[in-house]
Amino acid sequence: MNLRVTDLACARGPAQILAGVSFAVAPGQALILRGPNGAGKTTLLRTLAGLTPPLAGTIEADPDAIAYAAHADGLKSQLTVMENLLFWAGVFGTRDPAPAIAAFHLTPLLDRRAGEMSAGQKRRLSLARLLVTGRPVWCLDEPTVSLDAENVARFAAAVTTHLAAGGSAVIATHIDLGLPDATTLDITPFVAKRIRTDDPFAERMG
Ligand SMILES: Nc1ncnc2c1ncn2[C@@H]1O[C@H](COP(=O)(O)OP(=O)(O)OP(=O)(O)O)[C@@H](O)[C@H]1O
Repeated sequence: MNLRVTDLACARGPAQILAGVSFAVAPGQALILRGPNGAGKTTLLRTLAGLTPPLAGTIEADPDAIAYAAHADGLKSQLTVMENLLFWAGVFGTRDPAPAIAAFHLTPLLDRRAGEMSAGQKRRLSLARLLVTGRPVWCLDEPTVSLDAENVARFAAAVTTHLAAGGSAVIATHIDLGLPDATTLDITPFVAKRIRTDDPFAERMG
């Protein structure tokens, strides 16, 4: 297994959001997270990425196995596309950025500052970072936002290549990515019942 989650409880701010989440993701497997707005997909991914400690339960993965791509692109806006890629290559261990550049068709943009790109171009660079990390478990939060159809297809191809190499992915998405062998986890049954009533973000799930 690349990732095993057992009886996980997750919080966001003062509120418990999820309880009793269990799943495993094997090498070569993609797990699609489903659930309505506010159910807790981002909260679960943030917990998997180590940004928020679990309230209970366990997350088993090799150290430094997880690469997280959040809603925000996380780019260095003053650096060019190439400089961003080389920065990440340095941080994560000097992976050749060429496959990432090819996968997301970034060659025409290599000298462009990240801060001067369109939303979809920024998203392509943000997703290219995943390849540069060399990490086996991709945790992705709405990765296709801002992408046109051609680049959604490029993203799906990059995930397929990653899976074929023994990687895995946990992806929160509202669209069909066309990954035929992906399994789906609807997190709605795991929404915690005891959401704080004074939490202004809380939206009861029925
Ligand atoms: N910073 C925060 N502090 C407290 N609660 C928050 C915070 N951000 C989000 N929440 C709440 O946590 C719950 C889960 O939100 P989360 O973003 O994980 O849902 P989601 O399934 O990813 O939704 P979406 O499909 O809209 O992206 C929601 O009730 C939301 O209002």
